[in-house]
Amino acid sequence: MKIYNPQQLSELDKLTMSIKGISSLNLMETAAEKATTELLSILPSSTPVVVLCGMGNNAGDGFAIARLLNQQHYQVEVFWLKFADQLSADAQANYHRLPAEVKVTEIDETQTNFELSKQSNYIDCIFGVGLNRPMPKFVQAIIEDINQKKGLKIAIDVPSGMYAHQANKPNDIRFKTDLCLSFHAPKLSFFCSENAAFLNDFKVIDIGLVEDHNFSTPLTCHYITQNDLLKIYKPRQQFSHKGSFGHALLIGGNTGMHGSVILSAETALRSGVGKLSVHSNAITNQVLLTRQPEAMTTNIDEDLSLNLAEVLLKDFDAIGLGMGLGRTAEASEIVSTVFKNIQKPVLLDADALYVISKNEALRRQISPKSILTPHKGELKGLIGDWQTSYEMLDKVKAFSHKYNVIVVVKEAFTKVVCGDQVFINTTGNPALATAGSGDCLAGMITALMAQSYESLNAAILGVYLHGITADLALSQESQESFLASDISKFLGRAFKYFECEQN
Ligand SMILES: NC(=O)C1=CN([C@@H]2O[C@H](COP(=O)(O)OP(=O)(O)OC[C@H]3O[C@@H](n4cnc5c(N)ncnc54)[C@H](OP(=O)(O)O)[C@@H]3O)[C@@H](O)[C@H]2O)[C@@H](O)CC1
Ligand SMILES: Nc1ncnc2c1ncn2[C@@H]1O[C@H](COP(=O)(O)OP(=O)(O)O)[C@@H](O)[C@H]1O
Ligand SMILES: [K+]
Repeated sequence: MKIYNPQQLSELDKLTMSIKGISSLNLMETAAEKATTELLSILPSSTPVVVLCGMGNNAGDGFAIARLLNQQHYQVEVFWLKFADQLSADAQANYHRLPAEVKVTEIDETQTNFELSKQSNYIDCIFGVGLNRPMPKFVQAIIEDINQKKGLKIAIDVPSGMYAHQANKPNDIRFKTDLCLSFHAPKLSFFCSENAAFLNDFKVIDIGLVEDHNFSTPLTCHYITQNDLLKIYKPRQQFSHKGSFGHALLIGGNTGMHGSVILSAETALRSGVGKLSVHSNAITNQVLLTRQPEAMTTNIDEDLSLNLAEVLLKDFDAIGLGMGLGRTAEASEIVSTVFKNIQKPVLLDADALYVISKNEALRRQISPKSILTPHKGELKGLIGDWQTSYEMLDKVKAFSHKYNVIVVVKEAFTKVVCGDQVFINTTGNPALATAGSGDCLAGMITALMAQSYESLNAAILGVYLHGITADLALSQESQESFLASDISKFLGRAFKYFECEQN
């Protein structure tokens, strides 16, 4: 699914109005009706509702919602924050449609002396996607005040104070939102970690906008949905055999980090790879074969670099490199040997990322379309530091272009970056914040690459399934008790999502 910037959304609004022959006021009414339907299921009718309105079209939504909630017998009051001389035309129309029993309290910078009732729920329609500069001080003060209050806080389209598609300053005041009802698509800022304290959850409200359009600025952001993945997912054919699903090699699990590559191996095997070899040391091999006899081993020595070139002569379909590899000279040699001998895309995780972060010459040797899976700490080694998620994304895009690689930025909303294109993953939960879960992801993506998924598709499908395992697990596990090794246990049910939809 696409994520639009405010300009693209406005183009879609206009296109929808011309194709469907409806006015902007009609579109606003649809938006308000759909939002109100959601609100009715969330807001108890026994608690008064304060609708905070501004001066733009977001306020128009607010006036309409106040009217519709009043019709449903809610006790509604409007706080009208008059930060401009004129209401937008559609907001004005909806202001005049307010019934007399909805009290409107007007507030501007000269008259901020007002009382908020002790027990209310709040609907924020002060600013939507139109916020383009810091909010007036009196608006900030009111939002700060309401942020301290109890009561549900619902934002319409975008929490006020949060720019929809650009970075906020760290101390910017933003409406502290329990739920944002966002029209047509989520906004990019919802997925930025610096906004986490201001947005607990969001729900997309379909207001019937058309989808296809040649935008004046290219569309670059998407969030990954199951529907998108159904187009990517390759069901197994009846006459397929293990050779149809590739032979993957995982390299890692050095002394002290034996478990890392074992976790990768387990999830690789459970992600459908035909054959799996693991290049590690003697202790790792022993434990691996006890846990996962399906895996093959390629090394009997303590040193992983000795026979690696020879091992690589075998034509592996995918290679995953770096999990528990260590940060020694030997690790650099291993990465270098892989780059010299392999022209296919490879997956680079953990210590392989550390090695290339220290060596520009090695970075230049990465095969095109390779996948890098850094968490934010590892990412800093690759692109340097950043102030905001937007700056981080710009730097990752530049890195992706420069080295022709796909970068999977692992975080709560993992971002898969391929050139200018950003794909955001929304599956998963904090249960995954546990040692080894990144190793599991590396194994899964390597297995998908071995099964001939193009690199970008393997990365997107991998992060989605990885998150689903943790979402499914919560019916049986708590976020605290979930272990990385549980990921492979839930992979069967995760893949079933796709199998069921295909049939
Ligand atoms: N179009 C449609 O069909 C539909 C639209 N819908 C709704 O419209 C919303 C977008 O409406 P919007 O563009 O009017 O923006 P909104 O955020 O309400 O107001 C911003 C206003 O404030 C101004 N301004 C900006 N920053 C400022 C600041 N710091 N301090 C002071 N002023 C500031 C800015 O004007 P400016 O001064 O920049 O000229 C502008 O006038 C969207 O989020 C959705 O809720 C839905 O009904 C569905 C159908
Ligand atoms: N709060 C969260 N919500 C969703 N996914 C998360 C969350 N925290 C961590 N994850 C996921 O868990 C994985 C952690 O990877 P990583 O930090 O490399 O772990 P490790 O190095 O221990 O293997 C990433 O895929 C990340 O996206
Ligand atoms: K809002």
